Amino acid sequence: MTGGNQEGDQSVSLDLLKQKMASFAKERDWDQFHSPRNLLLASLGFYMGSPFFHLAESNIRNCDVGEVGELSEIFQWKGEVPKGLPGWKEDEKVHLGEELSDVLLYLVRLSDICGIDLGKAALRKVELNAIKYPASKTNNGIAGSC
Ligand SMILES: Nc1ccn([C@H]2C[C@H](O)[C@@H](COP(=O)(O)OP(=O)(O)OP(=O)(O)O)O2)c(=O)n1
Repeated sequence: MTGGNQEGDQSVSLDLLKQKMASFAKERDWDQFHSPRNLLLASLGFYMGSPFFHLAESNIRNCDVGEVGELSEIFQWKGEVPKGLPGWKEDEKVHLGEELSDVLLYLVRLSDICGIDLGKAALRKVELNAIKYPASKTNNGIAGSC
């Protein structure tokens, strides 16, 4: 595959997602709703009567659960889930991909609206994590412990 970062390519950049979300909002005149607070509530939830309305399935409804809540619902009551999700139906995996994407897309949009370069910030954080938790000093099998 050639060209890089178009639909169907193997890798998708945060920048492409940022541009797509910006176009999506602009085409619908939804920039007015994409404030930092609204985007945070849309991703995390904690609806408390915010004036954040959006169109969905031809209805106007409140933003309530939040995408992280919707993501959590998929795992709710399942107990520990083995890596690779053995036994999950294909449509369950597709649904999981959709909810993960909603969380990512709102974070990308929130970062953009706040003027944060999410890719650079995340890369810097990975480096900070490595300094905070040196591999040489980490106890085997105990996550987050040095
Ligand atoms: N004001 C809005 C509304 C939606 N979206 C985009 C970002 C998310 O990727 C997706 C969220 O849409 P819904 O709120 O309809 O959530 P779901 O797709 O999860 O639908 P449902 O909650 O019915 O399962 O659409 C957006 O950018 N701005």
